[in-house]
Amino acid sequence: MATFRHICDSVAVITLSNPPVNALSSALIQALQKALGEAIRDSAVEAIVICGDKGKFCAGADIREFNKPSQKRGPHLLLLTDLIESNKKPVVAAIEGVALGGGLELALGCHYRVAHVQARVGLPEVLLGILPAASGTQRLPRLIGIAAALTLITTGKYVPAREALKLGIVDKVVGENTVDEAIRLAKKVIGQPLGSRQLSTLPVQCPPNVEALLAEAMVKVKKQFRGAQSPQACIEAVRAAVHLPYTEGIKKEQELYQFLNATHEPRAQQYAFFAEREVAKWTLPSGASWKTVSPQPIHTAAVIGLGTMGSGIVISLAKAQIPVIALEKDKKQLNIGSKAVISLLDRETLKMKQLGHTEATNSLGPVRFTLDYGELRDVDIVIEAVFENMILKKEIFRHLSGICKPEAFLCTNTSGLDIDEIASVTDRPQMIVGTHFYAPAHIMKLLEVVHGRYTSSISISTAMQLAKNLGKIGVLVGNCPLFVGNRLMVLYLQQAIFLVEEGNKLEEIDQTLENFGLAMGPFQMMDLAGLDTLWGCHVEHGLARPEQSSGISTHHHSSKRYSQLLGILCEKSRFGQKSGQGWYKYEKPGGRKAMSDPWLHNFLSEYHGVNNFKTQKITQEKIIEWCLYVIINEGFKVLEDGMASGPEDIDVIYNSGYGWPKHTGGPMYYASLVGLPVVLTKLEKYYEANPDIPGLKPSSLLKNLAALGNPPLKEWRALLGSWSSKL
Ligand SMILES: CCC/C=C/C(=O)SCCNC(=O)CCNC(=O)[C@H](O)C(C)(C)COP(=O)([O-])OP(=O)([O-])OC[C@H]1O[C@@H](n2cnc3c(N)ncnc32)[C@H](O)[C@@H]1OP(=O)([O-])[O-]
Repeated sequence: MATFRHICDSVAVITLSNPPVNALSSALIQALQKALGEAIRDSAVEAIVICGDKGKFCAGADIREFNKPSQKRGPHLLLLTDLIESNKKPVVAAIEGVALGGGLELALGCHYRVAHVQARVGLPEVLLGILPAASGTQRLPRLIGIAAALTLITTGKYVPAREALKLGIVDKVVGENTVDEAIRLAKKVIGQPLGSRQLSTLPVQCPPNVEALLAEAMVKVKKQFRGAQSPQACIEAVRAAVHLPYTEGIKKEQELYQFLNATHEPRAQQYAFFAEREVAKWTLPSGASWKTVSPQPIHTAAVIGLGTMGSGIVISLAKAQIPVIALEKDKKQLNIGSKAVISLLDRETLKMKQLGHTEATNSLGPVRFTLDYGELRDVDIVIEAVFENMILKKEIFRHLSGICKPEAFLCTNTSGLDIDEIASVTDRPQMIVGTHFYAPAHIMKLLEVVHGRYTSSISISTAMQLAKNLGKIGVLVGNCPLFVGNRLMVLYLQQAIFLVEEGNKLEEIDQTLENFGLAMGPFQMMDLAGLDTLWGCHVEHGLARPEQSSGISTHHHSSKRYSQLLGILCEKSRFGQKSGQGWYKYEKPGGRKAMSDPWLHNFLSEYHGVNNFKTQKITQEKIIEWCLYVIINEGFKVLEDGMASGPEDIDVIYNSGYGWPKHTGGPMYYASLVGLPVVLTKLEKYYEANPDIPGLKPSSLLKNLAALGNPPLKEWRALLGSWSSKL
């Protein structure tokens, strides 16, 4: 790793070099400081350009060093930005690839910024549980104003170069030769006064309603990042820029940074960041991995079924510029499905145009609609996304076997059906993969890649690569009923329903779990997913019984507790959002705004009386434990069964697919934060009181780990050698 400098006429070019993303490690900051000092002292140098090696300016501070004590982290980037800004020679940042976090702060210290058209800039620190603590919260508002700076700093959003130019973050956008252009600009401005280019000296342009703006931002982040402290600290730091001179603002920025660093949030978020990258590097127990098994190229795809899931998958593929053939079973369905797809495609095109892609229409892969299976003959991959019905799926796969070329991969978008049973009717069981997308499939990041008994490592490699190409996070899971995400989720939802049966208010349960940080409480989530879908799933997987007589709950079977409530609500045509009523009522079928429903409350109190449920009103703390500890416990059971490679996989699934708050790291990381012995003791207590709920029975893996104290999550695998992935 080095920072080297060479002189091009009177301009010194300093190149940041720390592969793969030129992150600002202590060593790099030190080297940069040294090179800058030399350039400033060298009388032959009249201007300086800072750029990044291999087409990447800089992805910010080196996150791997965050766990080092701060005194061991070397010189602070903040001092460096001040050094750059205050020196008399103009400094130009040549931004290629990314300028993120500390990388953008470094560029903001420079007097001018030139960006490549494909570069992206942003301050994503908030997503790592911290704030831009190298002057970003003070310099950016001075450059682009309070409103725009607040948006960038509190969302962590990456802004494409053209938008950055409009906002005033960069001075120029070029199509090629960014460094040459930066050198040209540097030469041009030699000798010109730098006062107006030194951001720390500029006043913050405040709109008259600045306090209202800050208050509005606070309300927004409290809702969007429930329970997380860093977004609120970001707003406080920007408030300091409004009211205090630069140096005082910097003091406040540092104070808030120290405060956040003393919480668990940065560690949890940084764990989540690396976990996402780790799970993408899958490895099978056979030794096969992303390093040894090359994925097959996917040039063309087909999607069968154009319902909500299928349409979203088509859009995902089109966005990745993969030509798609979209197939439906009859004219009527094709007509409905194609309209849905075309309207989504139009929306995506518009979004891309707004982001500055001028040729947006050409940047989506073509979609062709058909009723003819024969057209699927030559595609590289088929993703079936029909109704969740084994008989239907098997029929389709049998048919595909006879039509598709032998090298074609056949995937099923099921949320929990047996992949092996589907594979058994085909001529190529080794090429059958489960690809469990999450709705809406063109937006949600998660893709569970399900490894069946016969699935080959090439098929896995191809599916994991496809996830990457679609901009998704692929997580490899085993072929167990409901796979991993839903296996944990159904137990959690069931726990929430039990609480309602015991006289607790569903609105309170939702609110408590949302305050914990979940994107949506369990009852709102059920309404969104559809109560009929969930009811079918509960019956199919033994969590409820198909028969019910209105109002009378058969709430035990084989000494296991069940709830028939979902089925009873479905009998009353309360299917959730889609029918305009479920656990809540909505303004119309398909409405989104959940409102408390007096009818449901009356019904529940009658139901409670008729069924003689014991009343157990519980505290918010217990709601959290009761509902979330079953997720954790089942997570340990998944690991025990070898259905996920490690706890990180479960956390990534929950963070990216189920709205789990990243500032707690994910359910398994959260368990280690609470302490495994504490989680175990609580589960034991709840199970003793409720032996009819198997989800509360502590897993032996949890017991074994808790017996060792509370070992850090990254040591779990090594400590329990016998537990191994069966993927
Ligand atoms: C002083 C306080 C103020 C400043 C605070 C900050 O700056 S906070 C920082 C604010 N900055 C951010 O939050 C930026 C976070 N990074 C990103 O958003 C993306 O990584 C990307 C857009 C830079 C590249 O996306 P992509 O899909 O092309 O690739 P990819 O994502 O797979 O990453 C490739 C490899 O690079 C690694 N790595 C990446 N960044 C860092 C880092 N900063 N550090 C260390 N490592 C980093 C990553 O782990 C992976 O390593 P592996 O697994 O190969 O060993």
